[in-house]
Amino acid sequence: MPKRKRVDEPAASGTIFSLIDGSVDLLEGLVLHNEVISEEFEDELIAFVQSQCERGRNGELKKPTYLRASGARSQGNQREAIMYGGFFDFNRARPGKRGLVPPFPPLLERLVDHLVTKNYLPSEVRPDSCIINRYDRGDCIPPHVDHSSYYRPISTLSLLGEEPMLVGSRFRTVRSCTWAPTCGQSIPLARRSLLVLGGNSGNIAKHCISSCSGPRISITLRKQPPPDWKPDASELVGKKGVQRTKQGNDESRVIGGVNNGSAAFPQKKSLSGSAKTKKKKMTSQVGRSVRVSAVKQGSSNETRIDIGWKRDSSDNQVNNDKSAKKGSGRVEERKGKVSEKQARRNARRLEKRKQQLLHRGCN
Ligand SMILES: O=C(O)CCC(=O)C(=O)O
Ligand SMILES: [Fe+2]
Repeated sequence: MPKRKRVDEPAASGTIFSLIDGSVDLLEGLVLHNEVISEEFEDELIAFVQSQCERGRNGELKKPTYLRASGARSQGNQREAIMYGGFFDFNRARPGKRGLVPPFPPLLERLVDHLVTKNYLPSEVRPDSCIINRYDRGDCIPPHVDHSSYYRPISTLSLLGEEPMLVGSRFRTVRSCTWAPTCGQSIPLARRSLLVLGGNSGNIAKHCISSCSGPRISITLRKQPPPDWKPDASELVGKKGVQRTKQGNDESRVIGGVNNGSAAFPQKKSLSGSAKTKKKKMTSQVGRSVRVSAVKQGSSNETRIDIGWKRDSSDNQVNNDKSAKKGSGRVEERKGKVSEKQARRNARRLEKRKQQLLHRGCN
């Protein structure tokens, strides 16, 4: 009898996206596959995650395996995370020592087998580490690029709830835990969908999930760097090997030039005496403090255009007050003149700012 030829699964197709920023397609390498697992398998995975989180909350899982965002800088974000296979050191925002977290449980091995056999993931980049994120309503994960030492593609399976993931190069902070892309795209992650981030989408673009509308679970799968991998010298700058942005918007730790917000479990850090005095000073000078924060936001890649407008109007107010004090009889007239001049200056600033933003925006 002739041997039957093995028929390989056809390569999974999925939906692709494109977003040109300058000469770069930020979404090159991104593929979204829907319905990659059955509803029954989803139920099994959800039950597993819920039970593990319960154990984590009860202190039954060893420390780095189960984590929950807490402290002032987590801004109400209570996301829980469980790690298997490889430890991701959130404090240093890079892969940590091997052997600190348990290996994949059989259920996760089964999931990976399924994703590889069905060609959703390439067998040569078979994931051996996993972070499960459990979000409740209001929880988020800020814009970040996953650490460059992990092989690409990385992938995320969504369960329980549907939320959009923002993928792009620039985001504006709308409020705590909520971002809007100024150069990016919102990708709806349906239940049982697998988002694959390879190429530019995994290496250059950042991704984030804004404040969730309800509970959601994600299983992020990655292949770890080789066992002898060591952080690059550039990642060891500073006392603890971590360089932080001064006012760090909660997770923007800058490491070796990579803004890796996977450092998503910021720890409470109380202000020093001088920092407290500085903060007091800044809050009493409303206009100035806003200006400072706008610059810092900009440097961490988040353009706060709305604050720019506020800054201008408060500057205006300060100048008006000054002129009113100086004046001795012609206060109103002078005030009017200054306002006009100031208004023209503000208009010019506004126009300049708009132009800058246009140039920074996606094509
Ligand atoms: O929840 C998600 O879908 C994203 C998780 C993620 O980006 C991460 O763990 O690095
Ligand atoms: Fe990520």
